[in-house]
Amino acid sequence: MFKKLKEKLKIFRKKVDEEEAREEVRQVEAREAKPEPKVEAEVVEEKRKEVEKEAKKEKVSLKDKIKAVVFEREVIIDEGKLEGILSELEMILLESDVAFDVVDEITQKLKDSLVGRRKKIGQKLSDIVIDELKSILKDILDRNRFDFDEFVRNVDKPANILFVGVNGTGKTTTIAKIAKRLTSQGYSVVVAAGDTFRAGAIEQLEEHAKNLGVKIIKHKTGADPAAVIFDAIKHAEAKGIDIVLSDTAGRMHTKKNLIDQLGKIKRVTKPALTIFVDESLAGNDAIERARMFNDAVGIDGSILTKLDADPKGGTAISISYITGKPVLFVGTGQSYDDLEKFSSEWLIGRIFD
Ligand SMILES: Nc1nc2c(ncn2[C@@H]2O[C@H](COP(=O)(O)OP(=O)(O)OP(=O)(O)O)[C@@H](O)[C@H]2O)c(=O)[nH]1
Repeated sequence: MFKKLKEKLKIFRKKVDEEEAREEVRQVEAREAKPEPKVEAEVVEEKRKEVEKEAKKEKVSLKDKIKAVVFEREVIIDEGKLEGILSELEMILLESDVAFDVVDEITQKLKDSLVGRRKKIGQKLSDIVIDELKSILKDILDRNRFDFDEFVRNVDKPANILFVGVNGTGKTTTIAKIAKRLTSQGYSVVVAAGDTFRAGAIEQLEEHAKNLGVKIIKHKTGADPAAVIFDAIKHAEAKGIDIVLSDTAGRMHTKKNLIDQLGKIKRVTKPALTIFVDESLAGNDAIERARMFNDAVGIDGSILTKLDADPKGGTAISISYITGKPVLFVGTGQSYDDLEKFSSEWLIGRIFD
């Protein structure tokens, strides 16, 4: 998870530190060779004299003493110095599947906040850049903060949660993971086999339902998915079940008739929450699909699967930015417990630990 992105950020830090160390040595050497111009360094000049006096007394190298003087001063971070650093960071983020618009906002914000900032000599520029990057990421991710547990607690029951997305991204497995999570929190759950299109989809959900001990409502392959989900809601109402988790057939976002069918499912079954599921690995394709599903049918949030198999991880940063809707969970493996609640703290903790 995030392996490549983490490595790249580590190398980035190291490079910034090394360049900074070289720059400081250059400055010290330049100062030794040519004393500070008086106009710029009245205070430094005073200190230098003190230092020279002391150095003579203590036989400490003049170079070290002057270094100490230099270290007590601050430098202003200028645009020139930042330019190379920011373009390197930009590349790292783009290569890690962070969408262009997000990278653009991050680098612009870094520039706005860092250019002109004073830093003590000796304080690492890489620390300053990374701390600021964390705070910008947090700000971006928190724009669409959403607490799924709180939602479930407060929603009118039974609540229908509809899962949509393209084929094979892990939608059905994710429904099973959510069912496990909800039942272990004490909620009652029924699953609706709304993927009536793919051969084997009903059996797949049935298998999960059996493993988890939850009821499944199903019709035959080829049946109207809206009718299946409608029946599941009726069943939940009759039996006092809290949550209906509704599967739908995976469909390409470009297939208008299938997307229109989702519109019908939504109209008939009035989900309290429509969740778009896609795989983190799909990178910018997943972002584009999320945007199109959101435009066409309206989503309330996303779940990203297979983060365990994605060394880049930028999709998790971009998807809520692009859709304006939160990421609720991420899938981190194939077993029922491999589901983690998403938050800015979770993501930042994973990338920068
Ligand atoms: N490594 C990993 N694999 C996952 C994760 N979530 C799902 N999978 C696997 O992805 C594959 C596809 O999952 P499904 O749940 O069948 O996908 P689907 O989206 O329902 O497929 P359609 O019915 O075609 O839409 C399965 O082998 C799952 O075990 C995850 O978080 N990590």
